[in-house]
Amino acid sequence: MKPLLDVSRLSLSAEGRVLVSEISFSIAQGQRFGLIGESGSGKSLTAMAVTGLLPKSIDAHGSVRLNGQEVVGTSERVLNTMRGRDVAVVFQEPLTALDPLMRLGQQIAIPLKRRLTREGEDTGSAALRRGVLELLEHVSLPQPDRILRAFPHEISGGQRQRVAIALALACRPRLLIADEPTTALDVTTQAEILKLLDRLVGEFDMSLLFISHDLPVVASVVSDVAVMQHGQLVEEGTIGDVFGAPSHPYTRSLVKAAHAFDSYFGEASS
Ligand SMILES: Nc1ncnc2c1ncn2[C@@H]1O[C@H](COP(=O)(O)OP(=O)(O)OP(=O)(O)O)[C@@H](O)[C@H]1O
Repeated sequence: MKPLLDVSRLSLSAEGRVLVSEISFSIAQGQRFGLIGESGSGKSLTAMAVTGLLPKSIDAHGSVRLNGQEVVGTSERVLNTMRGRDVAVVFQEPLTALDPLMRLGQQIAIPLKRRLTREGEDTGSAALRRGVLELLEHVSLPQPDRILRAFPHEISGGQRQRVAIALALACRPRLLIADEPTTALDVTTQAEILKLLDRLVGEFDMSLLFISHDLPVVASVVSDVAVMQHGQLVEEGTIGDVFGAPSHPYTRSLVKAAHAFDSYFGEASS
């Protein structure tokens, strides 16, 4: 079976500076794949290349095929039909995805209406309201009636990330990209959002590209992982293989740091 996402020898550069160098990986339908690496290693640029959202200043070479369609060099018109249907993104900072001046219910209704139109379903105001409330329930937001009418600044950071996830889900994408979705949140909220993503990816039968610099976080959600350093993909495999027997020095240092953290807290709590 063809993979849902096939990234092949993708290179990204700006003003002659290579930022991502000939990386290749693929994600099958339903697979959960993690991209891990230090800050500046090229993870977010890779995600942008997958969605066709690269800034104009970045040159892309190689191939990104999403659901059989080439993304690199493709027109904005084609990319627009793919966004939402094939791929949606949850960003680190939920406010990037939210309009500060629009009620949350109205914001979620926009991608929902687009999908219902695509699927030939009812897009009347009662159907939209029902659909928005359902999405808010899917992401386990309390008092969905209140959230519907609230503005982004009237709810907490964790709740905003749940709304951003509802926005992505409204599109029913085949591939969900989560780019450091918990980094801006406190530890307890982080764990809740990870659990939520884990549940929803299964429930909606999506593939997941999960981006993080945090090894334990990645290991808790995905089955396979690729490690990036300085724009290159240095190691790839199942979570068990890569973190159980890391072969690249950078991966070894990540695993060592995670173990040191564990044993510090193990000793501190004993
Ligand atoms: N628009 C741009 N123009 C030029 N260089 C850029 C641009 N966007 C990012 N870069 C550079 O590309 C490199 C990779 O950036 P990227 O944001 O993909 O890293 P990252 O691994 O996602 O890091 P972080 O975890 O901090 O988000 C960095 O050196 C960054 O400074």
